Amino acid sequence: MTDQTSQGASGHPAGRHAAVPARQQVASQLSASLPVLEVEDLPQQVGVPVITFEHVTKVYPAQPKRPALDDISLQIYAGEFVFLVGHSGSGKTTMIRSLIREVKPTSGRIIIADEDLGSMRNWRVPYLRRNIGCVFQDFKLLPNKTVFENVSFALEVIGKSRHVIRTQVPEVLRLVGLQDKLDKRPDQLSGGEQQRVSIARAIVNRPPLLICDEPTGNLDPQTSRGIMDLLERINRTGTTVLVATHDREMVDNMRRRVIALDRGRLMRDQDRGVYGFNV
Ligand SMILES: Nc1ncnc2c1ncn2[C@@H]1O[C@H](COP(=O)(O)OP(=O)(O)OP(=O)(O)O)[C@@H](O)[C@H]1O
Repeated sequence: MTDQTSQGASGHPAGRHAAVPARQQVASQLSASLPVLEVEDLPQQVGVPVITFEHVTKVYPAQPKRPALDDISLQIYAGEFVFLVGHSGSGKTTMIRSLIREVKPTSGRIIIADEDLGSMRNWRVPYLRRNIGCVFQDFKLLPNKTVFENVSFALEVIGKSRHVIRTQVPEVLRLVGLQDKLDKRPDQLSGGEQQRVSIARAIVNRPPLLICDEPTGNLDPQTSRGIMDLLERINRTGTTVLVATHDREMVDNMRRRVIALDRGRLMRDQDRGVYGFNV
């Protein structure tokens, strides 16, 4: 059941303008170079949503009596930073995979920027995925390629010219603070550095939407804060960011919109929300 008790008529919680607790500042020259929009408040939830779920249910054949997603309806607008939280098995990864059409809903509709994924022709799916940057817990880097090659590969496979690659790859690696590691292979990098490579790869084509599944799951708390700081700064450039996470401290500190799932159901949707589960 969606928690409507804290929501105003606009769908915002009563505490929308509550003071935001001071966040621990993390030295982060890497993201300081990103252009930052002057956004004083949460993005306006107006215009065409970037993501719309309309009564989405997903039942995997292996678990016919237990929907992974159960009648989910929600909208995410351009420029929002949204946390997706919930216990293990609550449906977060299924929701994220359904956004790139790796998973098709059993019923209901998913619309990305005006396009219904249900009626999208298969040949259009790669174009959908070009517009959605993806970051995963396990980085998914190519082990035998250098940092530069891991990022440039993402542009090569979509046919970008060598000129574009030579311009955009160093720029994005500077953005994530890895300009001195271009020639390193993943096994020569720390976990946090590897995750920054995967973020660079996800945003090098400047997608309007960035989705991250447990991006800090393998990282220590301080490195995690650096990664979240980077994601927040990417968000301030106008990119919509959706982060599935178990990281309670991060969610509680950042006070962004929180969508909470429980056994596939939408339990809570709250601006400036908290993690909110007891375990
Ligand atoms: N390919 C699959 N086939 C069958 N059942 C699946 C499949 N993928 C997920 N499930 C089931 O769907 C439910 C939701 O799983 P999902 O991975 O989306 O949850 P999650 O919230 O991402 O969990 P975690 O936090 O552990 O990653 C679980 O009951 C899971 O066992």
